[in-house]
Amino acid sequence: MLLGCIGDDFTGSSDLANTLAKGGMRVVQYGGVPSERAADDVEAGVVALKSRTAPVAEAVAASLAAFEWLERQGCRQFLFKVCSTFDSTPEGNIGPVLDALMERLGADRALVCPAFPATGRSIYQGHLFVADRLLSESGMENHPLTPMRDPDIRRWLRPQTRHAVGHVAMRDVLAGPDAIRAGAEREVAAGRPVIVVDAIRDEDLVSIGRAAQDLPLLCGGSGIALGLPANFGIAAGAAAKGWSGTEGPAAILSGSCSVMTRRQVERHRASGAPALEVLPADLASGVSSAEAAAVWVLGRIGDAPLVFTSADPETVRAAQERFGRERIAATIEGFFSELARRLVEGGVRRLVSAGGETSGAVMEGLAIPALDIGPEIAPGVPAVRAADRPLWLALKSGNFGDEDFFAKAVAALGGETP
Ligand SMILES: Nc1ncnc2c1ncn2[C@@H]1O[C@H](COP(=O)(O)OP(=O)(O)OP(=O)(O)O)[C@@H](O)[C@H]1O
Ligand SMILES: O=C(O)[C@@H](O)C(=O)CO
Repeated sequence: MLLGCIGDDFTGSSDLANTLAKGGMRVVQYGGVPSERAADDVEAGVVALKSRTAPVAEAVAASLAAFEWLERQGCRQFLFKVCSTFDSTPEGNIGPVLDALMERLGADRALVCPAFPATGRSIYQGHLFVADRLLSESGMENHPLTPMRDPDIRRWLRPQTRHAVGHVAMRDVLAGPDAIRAGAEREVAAGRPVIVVDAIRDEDLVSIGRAAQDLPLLCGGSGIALGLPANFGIAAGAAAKGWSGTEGPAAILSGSCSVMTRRQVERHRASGAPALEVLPADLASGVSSAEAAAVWVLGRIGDAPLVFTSADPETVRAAQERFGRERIAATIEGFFSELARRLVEGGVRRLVSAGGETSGAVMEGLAIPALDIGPEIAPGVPAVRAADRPLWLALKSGNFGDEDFFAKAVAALGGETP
């Protein structure tokens, strides 16, 4: 294995795996830290964790365990995959995990760049934009678990890390890999080893990747991986062979409350497909349950039924005030986890899941050890296939895909070319 990746959630991990596979690498996404060795032909391993919103100490411990396994597989370069909207809180978990990885590697620097231009995420002068809005005005300020209220990534990172935060600005990035390397050197010399790097185009990310050829540690969205396969002498298009879909029963689960997911839910309902809204209060009181929702889905299985808790910010806030943020998240994720298990036991073969935490709950519920990576359905979302059973999945990050993503994903898992 050449490149070792640690993903802080499951959809983000498949986003990264997609980029590396498109870059020609043979990639496997692991559901948590594997207990066995990787197959010899794997070039990039992505260990997917559910650590983005875990307590700091748990996130650090899980990330170090992933790191140690990847190091044992022979990796010498490591990528910590975080969200392209830098989802985190003043406590973590990006900074604490980076600190721990730097210490374990003895790394004197880490480049940090969440930019993902294909989905509108760019960084300019240290500020993160989603399309033409600052991060803090993009809808992410209302995120249920990690509300992002400051678009300055340097300032956001500062309280999370025990290192000083540096910056390589666009002027150096435009000047190419040598200037990026020199900019990073300057920041390290000035005592600022956690270095945010600007990027607004794919070309910028490729330059950052080239500049990072000899660095042990990178941190970012999937964009930061764009230039990495070439560093290992791997050319785009070499991998992703032998993919086929299934026409088996399909279902869609959505716990994401992101702006785009809510539009996708609306579109799917408007198309006439069956849709079941599950209210957190009903889960808490026992009026709704995974068992009942599974019966509902399996009774409509030919029509790609959708089960969702996705709700607008006001509704989410009210539910959190009533039940508590952690408790409600745990209730909803427990629901999706059990529902996924029941659906697959009931014969579902194509499963689309919207939301990182939701997808993590689904994957943990199914205990899938590894995923093979198939074709891209939308930027950042590949079709994937469970390595150990006949099950095809799409794990969609909250804001990814266009409005008819659900129908597209079901078709793509059915083998249609996306
Ligand atoms: N109706 C609701 N009321 C309160 N909280 C909810 C509701 N529906 C979902 N949630 C919570 O919102 C969170 C959504 O997170 P999730 O990561 O699944 O989606 P996302 O943040 O949009 O996706 P991503 O992380 O990929 O951007 C979950 O923790 C879920 O429990
Ligand atoms: O980087 C992104 O935006 C996604 O891969 C993700 O991690 C969202 O959960």
